[in-house]
Amino acid sequence: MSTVMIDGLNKTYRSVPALTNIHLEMGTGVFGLLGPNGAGKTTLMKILSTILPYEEGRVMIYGLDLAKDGDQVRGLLGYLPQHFHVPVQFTGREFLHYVGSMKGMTDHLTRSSQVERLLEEVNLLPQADKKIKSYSGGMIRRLGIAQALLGEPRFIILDEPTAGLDPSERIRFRNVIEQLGENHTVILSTHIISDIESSCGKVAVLNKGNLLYQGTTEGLAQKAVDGVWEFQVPYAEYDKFAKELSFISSRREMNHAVFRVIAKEPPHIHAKAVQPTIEDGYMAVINGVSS
Ligand SMILES: Nc1ncnc2c1ncn2[C@@H]1O[C@H](COP(=O)(O)OP(=O)(O)OP(=O)(O)O)[C@@H](O)[C@H]1O
Repeated sequence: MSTVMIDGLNKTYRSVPALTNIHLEMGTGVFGLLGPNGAGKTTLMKILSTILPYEEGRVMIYGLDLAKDGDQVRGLLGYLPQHFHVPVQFTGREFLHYVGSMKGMTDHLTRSSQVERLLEEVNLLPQADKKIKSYSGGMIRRLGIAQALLGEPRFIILDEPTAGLDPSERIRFRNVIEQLGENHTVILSTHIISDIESSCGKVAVLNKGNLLYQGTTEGLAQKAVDGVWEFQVPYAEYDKFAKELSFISSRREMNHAVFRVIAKEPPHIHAKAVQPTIEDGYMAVINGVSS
């Protein structure tokens, strides 16, 4: 069942298009939003979180019309913005109480029980009474999730939640997001394809304000099914090939460079066809060479 429906959405900044005729449907679970810089991801998330107006289109969130029922929609929302600023003199616990009060949770007992549960869920209980200025980037992001979840929202918007996290923080964070997806609608924008791979059932790809793909992660990988190839050359020849080729990735293996290329025909005499990944599908869609 769809919980969020976007129909013919258009947004411009001083007549420059940022989103063009977007049609999207989401349901319970984690929905990934992928796209290069300037694709329109943050613009879409700001619109969904009611902080940015739009010119055209219809957006329905849990049966409420965003254009008419903004106040009610806000009551369903939890939002972690891309740039999450926190008052660093607060402790984590104080900050969550402050946000809870701002969200209208005036009853201290109810607010306290949610704050304590969320601190535990995002694994911040041991540091809850430490000042935020002593927190790592990952801890601040986890606090960001906790503040987004205060008030038990049904629709959670996370703008690049794993940006700047180290690998162990990222894994911990993914676990929190996966659990949320069991009974919430979560939309998550990222540049990091492995976040999508592990957390998201469905995904959309935006580029220059246009929606290029929406569907399953497996379906995205299949967009590169026409040809993903790998071949190796002596490492000394890396620069020559790197200049000539349009490749998805390259890696060093001993004295060789291994190139990964999307092409209909084998790009090199020793090229071997390989199984497409989500990243291959994403690159094929963005570069307009998808099948
Ligand atoms: N306040 C603004 N005024 C004018 N143009 C804007 C504004 N905010 C965004 N834009 C433009 O709208 C387009 C979409 O930007 P947006 O920030 O939504 O992209 P994004 O996919 O979130 O990018 P990133 O991954 O870099 O955060 C870009 O061309 C951007 O320059």
